[in-house]
Amino acid sequence: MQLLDGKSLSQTIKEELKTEVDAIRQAAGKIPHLAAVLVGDDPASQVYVRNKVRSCEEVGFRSSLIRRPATISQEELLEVVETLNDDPDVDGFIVQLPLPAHLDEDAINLAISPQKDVDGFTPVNIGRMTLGLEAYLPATPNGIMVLLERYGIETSGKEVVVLGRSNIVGTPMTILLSRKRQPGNATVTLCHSRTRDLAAHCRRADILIAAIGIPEMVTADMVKEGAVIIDVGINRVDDSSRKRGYRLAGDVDFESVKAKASAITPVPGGVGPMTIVSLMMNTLKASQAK
Ligand SMILES: NC(=O)C1=CN([C@@H]2O[C@H](COP(=O)(O)OP(=O)(O)OC[C@H]3O[C@@H](n4cnc5c(N)ncnc54)[C@H](OP(=O)(O)O)[C@@H]3O)[C@@H](O)[C@H]2O)C=CC1
Ligand SMILES: Nc1nc(=O)c2c([nH]1)NC[C@@H]1CN(c3ccc(C(=O)N[C@@H](CCC(=O)O)C(=O)O)cc3)C=[N+]21
Repeated sequence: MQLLDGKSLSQTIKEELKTEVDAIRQAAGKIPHLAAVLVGDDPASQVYVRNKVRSCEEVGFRSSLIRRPATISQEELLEVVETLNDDPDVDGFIVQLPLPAHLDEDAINLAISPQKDVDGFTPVNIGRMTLGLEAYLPATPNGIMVLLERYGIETSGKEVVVLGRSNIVGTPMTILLSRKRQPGNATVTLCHSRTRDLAAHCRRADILIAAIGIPEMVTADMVKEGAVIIDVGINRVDDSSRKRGYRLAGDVDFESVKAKASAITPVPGGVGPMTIVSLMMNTLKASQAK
């Protein structure tokens, strides 16, 4: 069994990015600048945003964290987005999700300029990706594509089963994997909460990608011998033996599944760090686009 070490791969890619940024700086070019908008104080969102900002510093990007209280109005948040759209110093920005319930996520997303949409969530970028045009690709699915490619995992002609159909993970994952290029060319099945006999679909998968949000739902009996397992889930599970009071669990029961898998991502240290690196690759691209 091969451990697909997203953490170590992300370090390698960050070093590559740093070399590029150093070269840009020496040529007196423009240093990439990522801004992140964080609304409220959801603890998990704070961790992710902090990781993003720290990673930016590691590679020599500029980063800005824009914090607003959970009570911010829709109009005020739209103003923050407009200001970032218009700020020539900012190459790209993200609005961390989920937003508090009184805010309209779709309306906020639609207000983000596609040229600065380094999350790849806006209709223009999703449409361009679907048509196979240059686009800012969504960070998590693209991070998984990079992970598969760098580990030399063939996707062409493979049966891939994706669990979960969210706009930010499952759905774009199926589009990237089925594109007529490498990596891609897979035969993809998308499963969700209305899928009948999920386990039967999973057992057919050469590559199984779980993005559901239910801790350790994928068990060994659902996995084909020799399958590649990509675990996107990041779930906090109560654990009184930890000083934080919880541990992180994926959507895959790692301990039982690893015995059957030919390769598997851990949680933490798998897809999460690749998501961040992918966001940074988009930000570098945005800074070079002008
Ligand atoms: N590592 C990373 O970088 C990232 C990790 N995540 C993590 O990935 C997980 C998924 O997040 P996200 O994509 O936002 O998902 P959402 O919570 O938006 O959606 C969950 C999906 O899973 C489906 N689902 C729920 N229950 C079942 C079930 N019992 N059987 C089959 N399908 C089911 C839902 O189906 P339906 O559509 O029918 O409701 C839905 O499509 C979470 O743990 C999240 O924390 C998310 C983003 C990035
Ligand atoms: N606009 C927006 N863009 C996103 O890309 C986005 C978002 N909103 N909302 C939430 C999800 C989730 N997400 C993660 C990023 C990094 C880790 C990550 O770094 N995980 C570490 C561990 C983190 C920890 O210790 O909690 C790891 O897996 O090793 C996890 C999850 C990005 N998302």
